[in-house]
Amino acid sequence: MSRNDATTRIAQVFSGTFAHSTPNAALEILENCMLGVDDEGKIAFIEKDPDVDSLSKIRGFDASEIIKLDKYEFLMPGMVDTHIHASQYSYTGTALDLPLLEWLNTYTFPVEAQYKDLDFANNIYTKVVRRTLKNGTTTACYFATIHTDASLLLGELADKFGQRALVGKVCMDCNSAVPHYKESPDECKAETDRFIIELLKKEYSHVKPVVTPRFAPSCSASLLSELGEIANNNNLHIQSHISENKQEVDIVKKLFQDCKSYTDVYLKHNLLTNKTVMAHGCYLTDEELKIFHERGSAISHCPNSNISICSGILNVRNVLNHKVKLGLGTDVAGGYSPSILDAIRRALDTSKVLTIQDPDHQTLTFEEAFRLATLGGSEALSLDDQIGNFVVGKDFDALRVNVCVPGGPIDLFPGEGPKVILEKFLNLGDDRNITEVYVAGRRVVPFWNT
Ligand SMILES: Nc1nc2[nH]cnc2c(=O)[nH]1
Ligand SMILES: [Zn+2]
Repeated sequence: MSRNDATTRIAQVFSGTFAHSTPNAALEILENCMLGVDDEGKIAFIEKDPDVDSLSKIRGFDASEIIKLDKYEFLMPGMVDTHIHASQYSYTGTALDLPLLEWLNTYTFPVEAQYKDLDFANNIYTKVVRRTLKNGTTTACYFATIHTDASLLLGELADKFGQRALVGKVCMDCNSAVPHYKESPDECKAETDRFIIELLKKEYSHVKPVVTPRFAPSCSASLLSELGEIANNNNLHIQSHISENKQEVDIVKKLFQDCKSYTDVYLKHNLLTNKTVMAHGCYLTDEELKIFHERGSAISHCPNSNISICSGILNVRNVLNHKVKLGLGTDVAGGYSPSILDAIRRALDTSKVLTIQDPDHQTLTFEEAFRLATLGGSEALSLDDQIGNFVVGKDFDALRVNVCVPGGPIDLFPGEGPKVILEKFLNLGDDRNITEVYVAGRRVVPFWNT
């Protein structure tokens, strides 16, 4: 496999074991493999059992510069967090004692209101970008707050630290519980336009805007329509929440009586496109899942959050059977962990709970959870033409994993091969095992300035 483009120079070559997913295989392990990255950060070739001398001549690289992974190391694709509230990072790991709507009114809205203050925003946004990168999130789909300048700052920080990101200025014109945290419909439209124009003007290579109605209960019908129009006119991504909690679903039924379902609310306002990702979806009916499939819209499964604030249990198997695009999300701070490794574990736990309730339920495998965290996430964000797995021509977004770091959380025993090593990393590993992180060929972890 190689990129047939003689003009690009090979910038880096790795040799060793690579683990990734394909549409046909949840897990493919490539041993004794060599992967070349060109000077544009794209995967230039992947060769199994290569003849190093001839490959280095053909591809024009120096064999002495090959980065050789050792026996307990492997490369895997960078992980994709399809739903994370950067603005809620300060209270991650706390405030998990209330259900969604009270949780929003008591903890979330008062904190988010503070992002008018750019120094406050800078501190937290710097920390969340660094923390997630260190934990292997090469792509994050962020909710910020209603504040345009702080949301632009989040984009600037993602670019500075080299994280691939979709950044959403939150839109909401209804908030009776915390009335100072909302915008008028006109202000919201004008500020959304300004946010999109300003962010696109920066021409960041890997940071783009995403149109972000908070969720149906926070938005008037006319605002939802405006946002649908903005997204469609500019071919932008869209993100929101759907059917996370039963009380929320009941409220939406009352607020939007002319709509057949929660899904129909977004459909009617042109917010379900093939660049839409909706968080949660715990209470979506099969009929609604069919609409997601037809529209090419995606769901972000946020199992830590769903359990932590007692929202519900998403039946991932049913979503996959409906061929709806699906990725994993941390949903910080409804979810208490900023790590997608945690999301993998919670997704497996959630699936096992469903199996306990119904032994005929087909439990998610660790390989499938691995795919959701990587290729699935890239599909959910409609970025699978650029990232998600090791395919020639895609950007090199990757993690270098070492399961035997000194003082690390994993013990290995004789005879354990690459599949067991990956499984141990997914279940037991943490950021100590993620020794390097690459986004579009650039090494972004370890950080250059620490
Ligand atoms: N988990 C979660 N659900 C929401 N629904 C609307 N806003 C939010 C939020 O901030 N977090
Ligand atoms: Zn959320």
